[in-house]
Amino acid sequence: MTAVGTLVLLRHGESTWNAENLFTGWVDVPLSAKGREEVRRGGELIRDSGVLPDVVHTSLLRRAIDTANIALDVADRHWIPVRRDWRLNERHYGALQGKNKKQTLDRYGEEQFMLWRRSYDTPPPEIDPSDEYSQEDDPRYAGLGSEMPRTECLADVVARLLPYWESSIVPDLRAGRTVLLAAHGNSLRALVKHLDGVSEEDISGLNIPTGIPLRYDLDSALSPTNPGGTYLDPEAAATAAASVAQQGR
Ligand SMILES: O=C(O)[C@@H](CO)OP(=O)(O)O
Repeated sequence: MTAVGTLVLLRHGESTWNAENLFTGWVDVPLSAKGREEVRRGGELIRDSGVLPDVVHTSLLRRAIDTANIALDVADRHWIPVRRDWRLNERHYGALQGKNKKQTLDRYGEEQFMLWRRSYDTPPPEIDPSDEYSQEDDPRYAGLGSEMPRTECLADVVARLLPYWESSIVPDLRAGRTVLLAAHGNSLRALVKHLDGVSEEDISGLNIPTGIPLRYDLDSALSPTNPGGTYLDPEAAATAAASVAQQGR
């Protein structure tokens, strides 16, 4: 079947907390200098591949927003319409937000650490609303009411992301637009699970590198004609995904 829609997934560049090896989740940290450089390169890859976005969707977090702005500026597509939604946010990491990954691994052991980090349905403990890294009183989430998470597992992310996929991104694809989706390691893992029909077991082994565009060509049933997608720089993506898998060690 020929492709009817093109989707470009872009995980934000390295953030300051990625660099410090801290669980981040909904904490709104900026890109590091290295992260800004990564997404400039991501913009060059988009420009040089000729897959030019017509519309961009981002989370409400500055590392994704800045990533989209920088990459689109480099690709000379800074003028396209933008939509933002909390449903594209990183997974809420609960009480682990702000904690060091290595110290967490050392304290709780490999099995518990990986259960929290990569199992499909085991969320970390809930964050206390008075915790310095809670988003409970953040005005950008004021309208969420009972949907405001205090922790999430990947299954929770799939459940809150898919309504936005269906209501906002699919219509853009069906209208023939090339869509750039600038988001996060775990919200993109949730979408890749859906697109490629990855099992709950296998998704734990999938890691998405920062700043490297991942292109999906979708048929009329929105199934990828290139299963697994195509990284615009496959060699760099393989090396970087392996290093994401090693975080905490
Ligand atoms: O800390 C986080 O929010 C995420 C992404 O950086 O980390 P992990 O890859 O461990 O799920």
